[in-house]
Amino acid sequence: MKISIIGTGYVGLVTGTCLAEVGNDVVCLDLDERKIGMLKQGQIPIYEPGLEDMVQRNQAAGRLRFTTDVAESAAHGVIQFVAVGTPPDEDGSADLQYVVAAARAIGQNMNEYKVIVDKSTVPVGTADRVRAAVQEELQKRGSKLDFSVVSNPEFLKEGAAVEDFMRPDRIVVGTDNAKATDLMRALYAPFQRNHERLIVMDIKSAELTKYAANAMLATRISFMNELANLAEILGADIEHVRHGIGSDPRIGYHFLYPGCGYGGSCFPKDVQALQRTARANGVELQVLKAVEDANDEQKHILLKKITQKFGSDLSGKRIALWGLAFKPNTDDMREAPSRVLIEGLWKMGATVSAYDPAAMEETHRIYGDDPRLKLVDSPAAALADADALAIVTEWKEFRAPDFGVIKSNLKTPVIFDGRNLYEPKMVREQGLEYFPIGRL
Ligand SMILES: NC(=O)c1ccc[n+]([C@@H]2O[C@H](COP(=O)([O-])OP(=O)(O)OC[C@H]3O[C@@H](n4cnc5c(N)ncnc54)[C@H](O)[C@@H]3O)[C@@H](O)[C@H]2O)c1
Ligand SMILES: O=c1ccn([C@@H]2O[C@H](COP(=O)(O)OP(=O)(O)O[C@H]3O[C@H](CO)[C@@H](O)[C@H](O)[C@H]3O)[C@@H](O)[C@H]2O)c(=O)[nH]1
Repeated sequence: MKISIIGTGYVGLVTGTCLAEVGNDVVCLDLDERKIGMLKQGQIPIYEPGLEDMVQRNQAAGRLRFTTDVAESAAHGVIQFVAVGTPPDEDGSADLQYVVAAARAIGQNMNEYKVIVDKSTVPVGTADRVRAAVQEELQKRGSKLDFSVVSNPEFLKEGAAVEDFMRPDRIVVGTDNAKATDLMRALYAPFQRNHERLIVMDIKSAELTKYAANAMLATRISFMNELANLAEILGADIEHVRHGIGSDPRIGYHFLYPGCGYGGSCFPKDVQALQRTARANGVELQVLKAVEDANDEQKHILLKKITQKFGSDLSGKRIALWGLAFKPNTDDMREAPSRVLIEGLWKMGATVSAYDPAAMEETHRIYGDDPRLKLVDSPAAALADADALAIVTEWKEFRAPDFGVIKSNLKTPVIFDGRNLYEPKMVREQGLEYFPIGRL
C-alpha cells in the first residue's frame, strides 16, 4: 500500500519505517530540512534502539523515502498519517496548530480519495477540526474529492518503539466510514497474524482512549510514589508492598515502580491536556489534578533528600549524576526529572558532574557550556571530586557498579537513588550511606 507520513519525529519515523518493513511503499514528510537531510543519508536524528538499521534497510530496498515536498507526500499515500507534535499550549491544552496545518496541506494538494489518519495524540473532537480544515481547502480549490478521517492513536514507548510498533498490544482505530475501516484493516493485517489486535470504535472514543491510557499509567506511578514516601515515614519497604500488590492480577506488576517522578514528552502533557478538555466541558478531573501535583513534588524528592543530608546551603558541593534522559534507552530530556534536580542543585549553590549513555548531546544543547554542569564520558568520571552520587535514570550499566570505586571516589560515601536500583542492605554493607525511594 502507498503510505504518507506527515511529521517525521519519534512517532512518524517509527510508524513509517515499520510500515515499510512489512512491504508498504512509504514517503515520510517533514518541514525540518536538517532532519530530512540526515534521514536521506540514512542517519536518524533520535536515539532509538534498532531503528537506524531498519531505516537503512528499507531505504536501500526503495520502500522508504524522505521528503520536504508537501505536494509529493500528499499525492503519494492513499493513507495519510498525521504524526506532527501536539505540544502543550500556555494553558496546558494541546496545541493543534501543527495538526491543522498538516490537514490543510493535504487538502491543498490531494489528488484522489485519501484516508487521513490522526496518529498524533489529539483531544476529543480534533478529527472534526481536521475534516473541516481539509474540506475548506478543497472548497477553495473548487474540488469535490472524497476523503475520510480516522483516529489511530499510537501507544509506543520511547526506547522500545520499534518493538512496540511491530508487536502492539492493541491497535485502536476510530472510524465512521466502512471504506476507511477496510483500508485500516488491510494496513494492519501484517501486525496481527497471531490474534486480533484491532479494536474498532467511533472516533471520539478512540481519541479519548489515548488520553485514558496515559492518564491511568501516570496515576499508577503517582500513587506508588506517594505510597513510597509514606512507607519511608512508616518504616515499611515499598519493594515488598509492590510485590504484595502486583501479584494481584487485577493490579499487575507493570508501571508500579516508584521513583523520582515521571517525565517525557507524553505523560506530563497528556495528563494536563485531559484536565483542560474536561474543564472546557465543565468537569473537574480531581484525581488527575492530584496525579500532576504529586508528580511535580516527586521530581524534587532527590533534592529534598540531598538537603536533608547536607543542609540547604550546598555551595562548594559537587553532586555526581548518573542518568539524564527521562528514562533509559532514549536521549529524550523532555520533562526529565534530571532537569529539576540539576536546576535545584544550582539554586542551592552546588555544581554537578553528569554522565548519561545517550543524552549528553541533548543535555549540552539545553544547558550549553554552563560552568555549573560538567558533562563527562563515564560513570566513574562523574564521581571524581564529587561529594555524593545521585541516580536519576535506570540505565542497565548503572545496575551493578563497583561500590568500592564509588566509595573511594566520593568525598562523602553516599548514594541518593531515584530509581531503587540496589538492595539497600548490600550497599550499606559496603560502607556507603544509601537513600532510595521508600525502602528501608
Ligand atoms: N514520542 C512518543 O513516544 C509518542 C508516543 C505516542 C504518541 N505520541 C504523540 O505523537 C505526536 C508526535 O510526537 P513525536 O514525539 O513524534 O513529536 P516530534 O516532535 O518528535 O515530531 C513531530 C515532527 O513533526 C514535524 N512537523 C510539524 N508540523 C509539520 C507539518 N505541517 N508538516 C510536516 N511535518 C511537520 C516536526 O518538524 C517534527 O519533526 C504527538 O501528538 C505525541 O503526543 C508520541
Ligand atoms: O513504573 C514506572 C514506569 C514508568 N515510570 C516513568 O514514567 C515515565 C514514562 O515512561 P514510559 O511510559 O515508559 O515512556 P514514554 O515513552 O513516555 O511512553 C508513554 O507515553 C507514550 C506517549 O503517549 C505512550 O505511547 C506510551 O504508551 C506510554 O507508556 C518515565 O519518566 C519513567 O521513568 C515510572 O516512574 N515508574
